[in-house]
Amino acid sequence: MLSVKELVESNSVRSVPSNYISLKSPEDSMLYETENIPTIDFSQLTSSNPFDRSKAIQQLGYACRDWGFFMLINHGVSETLREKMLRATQSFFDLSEEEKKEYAGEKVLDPIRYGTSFNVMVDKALFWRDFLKCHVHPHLNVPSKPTGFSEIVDEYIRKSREVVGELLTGICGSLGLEENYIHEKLNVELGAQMLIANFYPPCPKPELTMGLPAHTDHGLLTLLLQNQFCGLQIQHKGKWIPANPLPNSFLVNTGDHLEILTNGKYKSVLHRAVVNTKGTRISIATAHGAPLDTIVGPAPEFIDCDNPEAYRAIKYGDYIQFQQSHELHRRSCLDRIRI
Ligand SMILES: O=C(O)CCC(=O)C(=O)O
Ligand SMILES: [Fe+2]
Repeated sequence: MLSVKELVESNSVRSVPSNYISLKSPEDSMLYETENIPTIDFSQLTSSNPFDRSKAIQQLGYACRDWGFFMLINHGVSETLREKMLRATQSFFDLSEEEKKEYAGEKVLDPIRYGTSFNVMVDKALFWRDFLKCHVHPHLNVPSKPTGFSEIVDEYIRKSREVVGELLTGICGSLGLEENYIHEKLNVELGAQMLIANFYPPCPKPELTMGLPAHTDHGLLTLLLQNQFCGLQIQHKGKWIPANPLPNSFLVNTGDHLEILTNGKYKSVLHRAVVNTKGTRISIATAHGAPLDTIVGPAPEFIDCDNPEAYRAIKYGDYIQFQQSHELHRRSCLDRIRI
């Protein structure tokens, strides 16, 4: 299977090949730019001033409950490291196809997997995207090429884990739980962390295809870094909104397992990635969750007569396996475990 990068480079494509065409309905193509995604100031969330901290926790609760997405500023991950990570990702995709194919895993849960589209075994139309997925925690699995790649990834994923650790603490506060409740209940210290590097080459007719179709993310939280090209759109109150993050910020979204754990109080929100004519868009997501063998279900704190258990408990690894083996088709994989 040709990668999109190869397709674009080999044949100076002037149109979108028919197997990449996925047409959107008119409602699906409408974009609403009026509403702003909430911003969370990480330095206030971790402040020693109780007033600042409690205000930031409140804002975080609002962002998770009403949006499922927020921009994170003043997070302490240096611009140098973020730039290094983006450049290293570009260098990985710049390897020859032969070198990259060494990492073309066969199974969806392989520790390292390079590929194209979403899952070519099930995709009805192909997506304008190449990807590299690595299970980076509790064991670091990263391609040994290009030189220096694994060291940069290691530094980046450690930093992102620190940020997510603090966010989960704040989220517990916003839910009225002990601040280490999620860490302990889901053994987050030994939890699964996945790195998903998305590579979307320029496309001659972006409206005819998709980078990544609408989906929700597995796990508790996803942290997203991107290069200068925007392309993420999120669904809010039934409308698609472009997510154009502030300079130097991360986009963060709540994942399916936070929705399951909170019995639906915090929602995992549909989002998708579109492509553009101007240049290659790179986005790097790190997904943070429980260890893969943990069974995650709604926590008793969120279940009562008015809020009966809304999801079946499922092993995190089985959930990912299920999500990655099926077509992404506008619905959240959560629908499959809703009671
Ligand atoms: O490229 C993007 O902005 C979105 C990527 C994404 O949603 C994912 O990797 O799960
Ligand atoms: Fe996603």
